[in-house]
Amino acid sequence: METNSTSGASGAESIVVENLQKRYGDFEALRGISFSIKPGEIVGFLGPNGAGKTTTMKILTCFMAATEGRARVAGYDVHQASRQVRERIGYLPENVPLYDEMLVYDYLKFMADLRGVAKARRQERIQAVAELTGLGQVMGRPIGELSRGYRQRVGLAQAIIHEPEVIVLDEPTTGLDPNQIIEIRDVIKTIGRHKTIIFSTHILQEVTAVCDRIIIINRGQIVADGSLHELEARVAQAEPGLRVSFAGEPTAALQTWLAELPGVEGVYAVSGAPTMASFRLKTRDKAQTRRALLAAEPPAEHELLSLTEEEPTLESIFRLFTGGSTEEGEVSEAGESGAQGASETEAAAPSPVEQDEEEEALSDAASNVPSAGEGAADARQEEVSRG
Ligand SMILES: Nc1ncnc2c1ncn2[C@@H]1O[C@H](COP(=O)(O)OP(=O)(O)OP(=O)(O)O)[C@@H](O)[C@H]1O
Repeated sequence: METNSTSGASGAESIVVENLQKRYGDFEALRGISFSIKPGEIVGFLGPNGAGKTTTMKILTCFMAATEGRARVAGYDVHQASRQVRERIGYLPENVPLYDEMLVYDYLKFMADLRGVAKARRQERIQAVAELTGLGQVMGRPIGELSRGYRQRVGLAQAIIHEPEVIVLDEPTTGLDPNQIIEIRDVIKTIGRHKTIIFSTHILQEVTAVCDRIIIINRGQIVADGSLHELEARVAQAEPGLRVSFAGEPTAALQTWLAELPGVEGVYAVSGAPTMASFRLKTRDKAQTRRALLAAEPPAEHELLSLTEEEPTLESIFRLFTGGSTEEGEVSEAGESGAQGASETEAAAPSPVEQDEEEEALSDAASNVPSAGEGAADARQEEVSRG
């Protein structure tokens, strides 16, 4: 039975999820999630491995039933009106099943048929999606001969062949090289001009490159929902920080001196030039710590070179909303290797001096993948002179 006969195009929400729960045996993969997405929004569904992203997407696309709760797509209940939902939704699964021996053109024709595109419109639709996804050159090639980037374009093309209002993409850039990632992001942005898109990722940078909004899921629960700007503001409030650099090699004396400044709650060594000692300071009160830093005399030979106010990074956003428990490689700035490029050196530091590996991994990884969002990690330079 249909709960609402209107489609998302009329201005209603494109996706409405209410208290959705999913249990696999005794395991609760989704623990009552709720959110809604408006027509035309591009939403990044962000979370670490096992958070529940694929489970949510499978329920939205009628591949799996929820244990409790409701979901509506384009006004139709996924459980009660699955045919109507499937007609209005396009899905790119994490591992899209493609037939290697089929020509790209034949595959798209086959998928158009499967999705109920009227015979008279098939040719026009194949041409339109080929153009949109940049497949023109490879329409006569067997899918098995295509690069991973082109295979993903084929996956996107099949997801939109029937002109769905809502598009669900499960980790669409996983396994692609940096150039392919940028190309696929561009295709997603182009498609998103006229469609509602929800796509999952554990690549933090993806969300700034493509999304209007971010929903963060962790252990089956929604832990944050807002624009990047809103989430950054919340992090800035929760994790105020400064970055300082001094002349000379980092020493225990310098770190102890920093740790004892008013307001300071943590000192994190950050690698830099060999003749420079750089630290991130976690502070209860940025203004108080900054004043103290400028007024006090650092240990001998450690002239203060710069004092920088830290902007929240995507990593810090994720850390805040998922309880700080990112595992190595689990959530990365620029792909699977993102958490492995830490460049700071282990400092022999007195408590509470700590390392901030994620921070450095982020800037390393970010330099590999040019994209929007790099500015999020940039700090506002406030050069200070101690002359
Ligand atoms: N068929 C299943 N049977 C039992 N447990 C499952 C099944 N499918 C998923 N799970 C578990 O449910 C949780 C959520 O899985 P899901 O695939 O939705 O997470 P995800 O956020 O998409 O992760 P990833 O980023 O690794 O794809 C995980 O702990 C997973 O092991």
